[in-house]
Amino acid sequence: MATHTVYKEPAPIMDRENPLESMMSRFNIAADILGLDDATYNVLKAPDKQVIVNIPVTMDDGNIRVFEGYRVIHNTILGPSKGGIRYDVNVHLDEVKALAAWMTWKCAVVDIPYGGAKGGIICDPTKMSAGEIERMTRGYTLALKDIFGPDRDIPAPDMGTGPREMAWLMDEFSKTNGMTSPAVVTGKPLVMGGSLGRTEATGRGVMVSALAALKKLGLKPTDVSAAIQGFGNVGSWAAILLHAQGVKIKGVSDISGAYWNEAGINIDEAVAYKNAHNGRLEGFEGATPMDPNDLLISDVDMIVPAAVEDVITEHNAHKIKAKLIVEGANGPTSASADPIINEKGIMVVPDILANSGGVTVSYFEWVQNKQGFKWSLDMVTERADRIMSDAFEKVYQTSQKYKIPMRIAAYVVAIDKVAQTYKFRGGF
Ligand SMILES: NC(=O)C1=CN([C@@H]2O[C@H](COP(=O)(O)OP(=O)(O)OC[C@H]3O[C@@H](n4cnc5c(N)ncnc54)[C@H](O)[C@@H]3O)[C@@H](O)[C@H]2O)C=CC1
Ligand SMILES: O=C(O)CCC(=O)C(=O)O
Repeated sequence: MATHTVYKEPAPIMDRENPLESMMSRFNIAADILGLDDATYNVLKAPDKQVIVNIPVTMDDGNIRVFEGYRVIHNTILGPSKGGIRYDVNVHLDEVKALAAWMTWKCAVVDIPYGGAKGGIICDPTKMSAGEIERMTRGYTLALKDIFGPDRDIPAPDMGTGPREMAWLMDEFSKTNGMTSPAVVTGKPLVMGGSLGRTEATGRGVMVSALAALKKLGLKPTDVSAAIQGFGNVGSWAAILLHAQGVKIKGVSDISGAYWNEAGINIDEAVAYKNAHNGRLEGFEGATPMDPNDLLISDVDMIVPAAVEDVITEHNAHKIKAKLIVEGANGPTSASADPIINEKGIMVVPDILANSGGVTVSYFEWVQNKQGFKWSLDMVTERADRIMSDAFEKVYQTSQKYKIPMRIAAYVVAIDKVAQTYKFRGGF
């Protein structure tokens, strides 16, 4: 019989800028601009619900490891809560709270009928077998079976998760409830109710909003160079689609390092290399390794942070040379960098707008599951692009009206919609 050592992953210490504080400081500015009443402010400043779960998992060596997982429901006034699940060693409750609130604002910006939520498990999926990840995902789903539901809370992929994990989640939830429930989760494999276009949706939204911003700046995509941080789902699809529009991608990075080619990186080759090398760019010969700290301050017209939070801070913002920042990641810019970026006149397409293409197509997937009818890729793409373009224009016009940066304008649009809904629904 195996000796069972019960090992619990230590909760990480927040030794970086706190994304929750960054979210709150922007929320406060937007709330002041709108003259938000105290009751609505107090309801929105904290999550509706925070659940912490312990997930015991039998590891391949027979030992039992206990993982800590979270699901935070920020707000559901606009509809069932929606938001991804992150598997990462740096998952932190404050981070999940910030990510959940960003989901509320994001869904409101693109005007889809969802509230905001986010989940995460402190773990390193790169050091776990598929079997261990499956048992952990099923344990997380069971622990949250009363939270999740097609009309309650609908998870999706985020960093470290993808269609595979969503399939396990759907299966576990369905078995537990004695009925097949595809609409309980989005980002599923195509064969089991996933939507055409969901895989590339976030990167595509980044491309659509980048093109809209370049137009406002009077720049043609074919005259523009870019650097992209993160080469996972969002970063690699943003690279593929921006490259296809004629943007010269000079720099890309992932957890293994950063890579530069002054003449422009062949993105198809980089993606093929990554796919053949366990999702990493390490060893890619189509570009030269560079210091990852230099990527976002390199000499390009546009930067696309598409990895983690707080990579643009008061320490590097003054060195940014780009005219445009399009935020593929959630929370890549800490609040301390905002005044510096604004002072430099850099245009920012903020996360809650730029990366909202993902949740938009997740919404389409949920609608298709509920309809029991599959949409064509053209239908998905055309509708998602229109939603992204309309949301961009609304945020842009709001920024012009109040003479505020696009980031605060996006919060104003979102909080206004949520606050108006509270006024109609009442209840407090
Ligand atoms: N997947 C989705 O549909 C959506 C994702 N997002 C956000 O986009 C960001 C990226 O998510 P995904 O692409 O889904 O994750 P992913 O797990 O597919 O890829 C993450 C990428 O970032 C790289 N990375 C991690 N730490 C890094 C660092 N310190 N420096 C440079 N690269 C680093 C990884 O090597 C990998 O290439 C996250 O902030 C996520 O919340 C936002 C909206 C939707
Ligand atoms: O696709 C979704 O439902 C949510 C994706 C997500 O977590 C995000 O937009 O940050």
